[in-house]
Amino acid sequence: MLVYLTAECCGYPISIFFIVVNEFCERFSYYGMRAVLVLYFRYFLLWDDDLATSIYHAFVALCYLTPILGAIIADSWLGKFKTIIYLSIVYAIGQVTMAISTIHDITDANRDGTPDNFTFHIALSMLGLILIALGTGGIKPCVAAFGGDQFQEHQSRQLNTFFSVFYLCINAGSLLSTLITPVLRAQECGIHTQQQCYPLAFGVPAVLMVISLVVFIAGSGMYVKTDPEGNIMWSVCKCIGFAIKNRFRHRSSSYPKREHWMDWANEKYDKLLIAQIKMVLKVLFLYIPLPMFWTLFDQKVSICHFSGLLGGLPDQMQTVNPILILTLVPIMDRLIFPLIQKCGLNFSPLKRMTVGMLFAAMAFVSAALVQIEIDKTLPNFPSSSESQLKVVNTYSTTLNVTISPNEHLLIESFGVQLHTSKHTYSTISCMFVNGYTADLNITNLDSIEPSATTNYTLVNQGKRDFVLRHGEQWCEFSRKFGFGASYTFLIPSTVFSDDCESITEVEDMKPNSVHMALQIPQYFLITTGEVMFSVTGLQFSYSQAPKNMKSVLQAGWLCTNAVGNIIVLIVAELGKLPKQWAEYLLFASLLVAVSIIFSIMAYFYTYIDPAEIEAQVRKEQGLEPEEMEKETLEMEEKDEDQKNEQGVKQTKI
Ligand SMILES: N[C@@H](Cc1ccc(O)cc1)C(=O)NCC(=O)O
Repeated sequence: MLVYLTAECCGYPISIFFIVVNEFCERFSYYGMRAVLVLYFRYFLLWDDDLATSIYHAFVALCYLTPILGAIIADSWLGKFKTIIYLSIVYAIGQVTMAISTIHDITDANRDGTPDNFTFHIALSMLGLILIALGTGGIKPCVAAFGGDQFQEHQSRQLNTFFSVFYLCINAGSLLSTLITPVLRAQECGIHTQQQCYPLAFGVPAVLMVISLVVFIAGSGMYVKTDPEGNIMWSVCKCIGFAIKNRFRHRSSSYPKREHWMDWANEKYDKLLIAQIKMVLKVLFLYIPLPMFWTLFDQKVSICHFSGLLGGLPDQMQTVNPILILTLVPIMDRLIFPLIQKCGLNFSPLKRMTVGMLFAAMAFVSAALVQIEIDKTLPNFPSSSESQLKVVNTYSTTLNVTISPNEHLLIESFGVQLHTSKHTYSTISCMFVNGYTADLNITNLDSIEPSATTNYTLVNQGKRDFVLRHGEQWCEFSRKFGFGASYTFLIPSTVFSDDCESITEVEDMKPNSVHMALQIPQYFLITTGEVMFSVTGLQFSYSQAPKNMKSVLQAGWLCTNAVGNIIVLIVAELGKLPKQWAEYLLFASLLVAVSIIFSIMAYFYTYIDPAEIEAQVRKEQGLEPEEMEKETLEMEEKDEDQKNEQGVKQTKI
């Protein structure tokens, strides 16, 4: 048996350092670019909101579909090392193309600060995005699997830690870039005119991608590299196709049953290949319910935007997830999991993933509870069979208003009555009602004619000052506004004589009384779920894959995320439940149901050591002792060459 003793530090292969730094830079590049992408679409290309978000989602979906391509290239053709290098070059070219597409001066011939040829910028940025999607998705299943390949059998503990550190690096990169790139965009730059600095915001991620590639190449001499054993994916497809055909050819009950349907390929295909396909299919079958987790996870971002709870903070909320990951991964790894183990409980990977799903479901229950609280603070909106009428009394005494045939309102002088009735007509509410005898000018608003109203105007939360003017006369007043509130100001004819004192304020909608801290439990729950589910899934996909299909199984794992994203898009198209909290509860219940199904499937799953099974099949095939000896000698020679090439120490035990 051959064992590599690669250069080590604290029990870890040194080559790992290059891989995690590479991942950090790559994720910085990816998330940094993503953080300013929609802003670029909206304010540089001047696309509307719908187009900008559609193209953004299409890009993200493409990034999750390309891992299949990368895995096939790596496992069937180039090997992981070369695939990572070539696709990283494609990725870096994509990032540079994207950065160039954001330089407005390239087509700004009239120097007015806006590009003259939008087609050029759109074409270049779309080309950049396609290259980025190909690169980021393509290398994704290879980098994690290549990292795993650096460890030897006796380093299983370090291998698990590696996947946690790998996840930490992903989130450290995403955290820093999400903080930095929007700040870079806010700078001003340009050759002819100074504009928002998109070239810098996209240029820095491009530089980080180049650094990522350089770091990966720098570690070249230290990696354990395994070459693909021929076009494995093609062999897998042919073998599965033959098994299905053969099974149908022998469907009569006179043929004895075989233990597994893949055994119908025994006549033509190598037992080892069949055993490897069985291992992969078993895991892929287990993955069928998993997209539901990602469906909830990917909606999490919209939870924090609900009902204007956060006002203008969604951008900052993007950093909450990576911050929590950076805190929770070490706590789980160093404290919670060892503690559970000490209690004598077997918290196996599939159990962890099930618990992770339950945490995500709890996050949605928590979101539903908060939503119910928010709903209590909202006014009663008219239903589809009702309309709302607002009557403002600017007359000097109380008025009796009758709405035919028999509905009555009593409105005090300078009072407002909001009235909901079936099948009446609706009126538009207002922000300022001018009861003064002449036109009025109010700061930041158009002038209002007598007895006219303004539209609702959005103002920032906090204390705001208003100045009212008519010719030489003026007065000012201040009011404090709460998030989500809505007010109407009634201006009487005496407004200037009493220095704005007589302005009446009517609260149409109460400010949000639900504190935004109530969102913290949701974020905490969903991120705890992510740590248990996603980090474990990454490790599990590597450990249960046969040696020659590690990238393929990583791609299968990433595919669960892609399907989850697609479900989110379908759900968004299909429409929503009338009550938001009911929708959250529906998703939570679906995930609980899915996690129950998954736990049953997991119960019947037997953990395997792929290397052991492969050795056993070889033995059964009679490769031992002579042929295995021969294979071992061949491997020895190959490894000796590698050792000379890379300075890797090699020992035979
Ligand atoms: N936790 C995610 C990254 C992330 C960052 C910021 C957000 O608002 C949401 C998610 C993660 O680790 N994803 C895995 C990956 O490979 O990117």
